[in-house]
Amino acid sequence: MAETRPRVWVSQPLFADIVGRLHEYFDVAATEQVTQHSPQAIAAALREVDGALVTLNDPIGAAEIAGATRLRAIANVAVGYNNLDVRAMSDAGILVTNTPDVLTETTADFGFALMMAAARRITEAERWLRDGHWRQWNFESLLGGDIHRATLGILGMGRIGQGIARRAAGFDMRVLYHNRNRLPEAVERECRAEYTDLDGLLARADHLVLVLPYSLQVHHLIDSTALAKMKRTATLTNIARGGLVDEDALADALEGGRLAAAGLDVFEGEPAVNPRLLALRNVVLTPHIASGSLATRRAMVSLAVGNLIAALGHGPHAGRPPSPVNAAALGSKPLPQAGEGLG
Ligand SMILES: NC(=O)C1=CN([C@@H]2O[C@H](COP(=O)(O)OP(=O)(O)OC[C@H]3O[C@@H](n4cnc5c(N)ncnc54)[C@H](OP(=O)(O)O)[C@@H]3O)[C@@H](O)[C@H]2O)C=CC1
Ligand SMILES: O=C(O)C(=O)[C@@H](O)[C@H](O)[C@H](O)CO
Repeated sequence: MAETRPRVWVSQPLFADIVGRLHEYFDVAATEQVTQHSPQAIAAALREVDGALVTLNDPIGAAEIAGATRLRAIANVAVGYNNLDVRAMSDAGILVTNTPDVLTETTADFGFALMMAAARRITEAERWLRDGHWRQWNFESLLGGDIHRATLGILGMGRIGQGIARRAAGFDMRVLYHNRNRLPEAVERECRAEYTDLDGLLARADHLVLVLPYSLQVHHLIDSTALAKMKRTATLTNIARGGLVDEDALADALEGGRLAAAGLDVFEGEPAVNPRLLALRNVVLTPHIASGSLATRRAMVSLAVGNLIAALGHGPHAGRPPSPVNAAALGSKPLPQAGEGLG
């Protein structure tokens, strides 16, 4: 009897030449247009497959996997995985993978650029010029805050946060950071970074950058109370997740002159953007593109495809996907070799 091949679902169009590697091992159901799948559509797709390649646009929780009896692996094409209920997946014996490291430097580049754009009012100045206001040069117009020798505050000093800190050395910045756990001294030295508690970070930063993972525990971590602790001349840059910031409180602070400027790549209800932020001059808004260089997005998809192949027991890393998220939770359940199931 012919052996049936495992089936996988690819939730969004993702570099067909890279995703094409899946065909060697699996029957592939690939989504051809960018799609906001309904929860019912996600559940229906997952019911039919052994593995899935998904993105941040695909929220998957206990309800979506409830009927997915053959599902063994979900490869997220992102380092952040707050779109997935990892505990529910672990309980169901489903391996989750993500795409760390390959996007670190590109995302750090962008975080630094967004911080600079906010502080130096670059997009506001461009709009002003394009709108025909540059009739006479005004010595006092569009003045911003300095980056060089300013104090950079990094909330979430992991892979990307450390990348931003390394860039700050070139601008002779003082770097403060806060994590739940202090970093080893050698890493602090390499990043020329000083540990502080959260209140100290808020109070002392001239430019605060958020690069920590989102979870319910840090929902609206940056609220009106936190913003009130910041300098009036400070900027806030968020390249992590929108839910970390209370956007109405941020709009209040920016409108009221209690914060100089903000740079936002992520939004709580994205792709919808709070209309109060859209109306403000002193905020730079970008559509979640911090990892978006061509080379890095291709590397993310390649890593995710490799993860999925390995998680389903094939390829050179069979049973050992390069970047598992919940391998420890699945500890007692060995990953399959080709032709086996996980459970
Ligand atoms: N805009 C975009 O396109 C992109 C956004 N991202 C976002 O950036 C995030 C970070 O990525 P990456 O640097 O690779 O992740 P890492 O896991 O390497 O770093 C996260 C850091 O955040 C710290 N952290 C976690 N929770 C808290 C907390 N409650 N308070 C303070 N610090 C905390 C961690 O330290 P500790 O555990 O000690 O607290 C760790 O140092 C991703 O989760 C993703 O959401 C990533 C790539 C692109
Ligand atoms: O990796 C992350 O956590 C990101 O937020 C980004 O790299 C997105 O994945 C990217 O925008 C594609 O969804």
